[in-house]
Amino acid sequence: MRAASRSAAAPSAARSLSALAQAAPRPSLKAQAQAAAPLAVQSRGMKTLDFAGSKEVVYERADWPLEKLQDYFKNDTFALLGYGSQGHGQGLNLRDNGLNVIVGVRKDGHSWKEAVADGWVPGKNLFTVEEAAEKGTILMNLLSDAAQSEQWSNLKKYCTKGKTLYFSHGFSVVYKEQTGVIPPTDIDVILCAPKGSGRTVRTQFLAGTGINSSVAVHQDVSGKAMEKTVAMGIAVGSGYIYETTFEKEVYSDLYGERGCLMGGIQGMFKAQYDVLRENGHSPSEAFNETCEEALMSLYPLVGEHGMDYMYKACSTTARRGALDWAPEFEKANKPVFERLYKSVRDGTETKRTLDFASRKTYREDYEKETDAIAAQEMWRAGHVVRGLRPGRGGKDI
Ligand SMILES: NC(=O)C1=CN([C@@H]2O[C@H](COP(=O)(O)OP(=O)(O)OC[C@H]3O[C@@H](n4cnc5c(N)ncnc54)[C@H](OP(=O)(O)O)[C@@H]3O)[C@@H](O)[C@H]2O)C=CC1
Ligand SMILES: CC[C@](O)(C(C)=O)C(=O)O
Ligand SMILES: [Mg+2]
Ligand SMILES: [Mg+2]
Repeated sequence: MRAASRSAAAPSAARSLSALAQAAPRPSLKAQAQAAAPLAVQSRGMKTLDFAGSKEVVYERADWPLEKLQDYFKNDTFALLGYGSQGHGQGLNLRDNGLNVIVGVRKDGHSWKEAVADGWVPGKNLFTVEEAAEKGTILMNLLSDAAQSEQWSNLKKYCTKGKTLYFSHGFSVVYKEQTGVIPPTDIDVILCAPKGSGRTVRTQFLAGTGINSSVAVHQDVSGKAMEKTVAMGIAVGSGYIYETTFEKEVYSDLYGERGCLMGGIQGMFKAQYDVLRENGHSPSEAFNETCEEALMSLYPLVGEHGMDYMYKACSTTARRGALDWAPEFEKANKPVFERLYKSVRDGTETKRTLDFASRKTYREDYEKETDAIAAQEMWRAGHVVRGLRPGRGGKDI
């Protein structure tokens, strides 16, 4: 029954990478030359692709049709420990894929209520963290990174021979001096890290597309750990998967989210908006010229076709200025990125995360700071602008 809902929601006929590459219009000569180069060599479901001169292995969903996934995991129980953004996305996708999945969270906490709202049933497929860890054969550690450390002394006794320990971040294992998470040596320890929010892990699965994820193996006791990791990556909703290591994943992830993905973008938007306001521009003009046009018009073009395409879709005037100023921004930002990478590598960012997110009041404390962003004039103006988008009837959603 669950399997049927998956086939309706997310057809397994995923577009292949090469089909995707051909589908995207690439007008430049450079792009045409790249498209003409041999793209892929396929062997046993894995491909070696040329990423701008570096050869890398990728895995695709097309190689793991639903029936094969269901057969592969027919004797497994996925114990999803934690029900935050990733627990929600990965858990519902596993469930819709017809796999045997249970959720483990703190009884009557925030996540427990969310899980009940998503249709998990107490006593049937919703348990406490310990109960789920005991029942599961594949323990998916999707607690917050701080809670993974705090809960490790309770959880490690359930990591028994024959089970698999799964993470979506290299954090706990790589920063073991700080987290104390040292898995027993007789189990497979694997990672699949979706490169996007758990919310889009879910929405892209429902749309029939799929998020990109990275995979890595920390311990291969079964001799099949990489195959299992790739299968899990597809089962949780990935469209394509690339290989990494626990170390590389956590360093790049902590760096990226503090940089261009989240911290950097807020800082850059805010600086541009503030200068416009200091020079007498209205909030709506400052917001439109900083955020709305970026997010609704230009960045989607970059996402679909690349930066050069977006440049070519803008005026010759804009192109001249952007080409001239991009190196200035690069120069100004590079030292900040260097400092950030160092702070990730030396464990400073890990310490800060563990200290903050292990507070009993972590939810309210984060809420205060994100509410303060929402209260900035820029985002209050954004709230009004979003309500003006056609079809929203004057309301932000
Ligand atoms: N968010 C994302 O999209 C991505 C996350 N990841 C990784 O996935 C993992 C999960 O992240 P995410 O889904 O964001 O979840 P969060 O970091 O938001 O963690 C939330 C979960 O941890 C539980 N939790 C927090 N503190 C405790 C505690 N002291 N004891 C027991 N449970 C606790 C919460 O339960 P309660 O409600 O009861 O507090 C909740 O279920 C992390 O390793 C993260 O780095 C990877 C890729 C993207
Ligand atoms: C960018 C933030 C992220 O790394 C993610 C959604 O990939 C996270 O930790 O949530
Ligand atoms: Mg992250
Ligand atoms: Mg990430």
